[in-house]
Amino acid sequence: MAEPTLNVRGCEIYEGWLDGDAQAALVQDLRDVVAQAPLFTPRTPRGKPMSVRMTSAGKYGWYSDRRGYRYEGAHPKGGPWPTIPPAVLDIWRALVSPARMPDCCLINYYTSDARMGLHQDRDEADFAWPVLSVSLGDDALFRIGSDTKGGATSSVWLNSGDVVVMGGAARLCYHGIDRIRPGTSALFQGTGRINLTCRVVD
Ligand SMILES: O=C(O)CCC(=O)C(=O)O
Ligand SMILES: [Fe+2]
Repeated sequence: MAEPTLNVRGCEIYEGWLDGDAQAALVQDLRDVVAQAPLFTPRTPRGKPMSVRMTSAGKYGWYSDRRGYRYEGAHPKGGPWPTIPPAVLDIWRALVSPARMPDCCLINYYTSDARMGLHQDRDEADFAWPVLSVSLGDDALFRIGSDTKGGATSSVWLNSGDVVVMGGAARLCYHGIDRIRPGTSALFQGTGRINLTCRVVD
């Protein structure tokens, strides 16, 4: 098994896990996913639009609106979610487990001023499975706390090609993206960041 290059509050970070060619190939796979399942702007349960746009691949997609956070079997416009790109499953096999594939690959798209507040990923049935996160495009300031709200946090810049595994005691850690640094990656034309998170849902 590969060893993480960094460990921040139990989150294992594999810096530069994907080389430039692998990143570019993955972006093309994701363009195909987004063509079938367009990005949308979710609303928080309080009705506020999130600053990220998102879509999903897999059996389930993550969704949020006035009714709360949850997984849905269909895209909000109807129809099943596209399949998870094989290259994403390869990362999961290498860094999490070949025994069980994720049910959801959530795709978050950050423009220059998008962010994501501190939260726990806790809409899944079994927290024994880690969440695997892949960063593509502009650098992002990732903040990691403990599993208790309001505790101390640490921050680390995630770069294109980095992969994070949040498992074990870090599975329920509070985490978020404070900001991205626009124009720090040449992976896409213009600015932006894509984050993929793979989850076992049920
Ligand atoms: O963009 C990131 O790196 C984190 C995304 C995240 O925490 C989530 O989608 O739950
Ligand atoms: Fe999260």
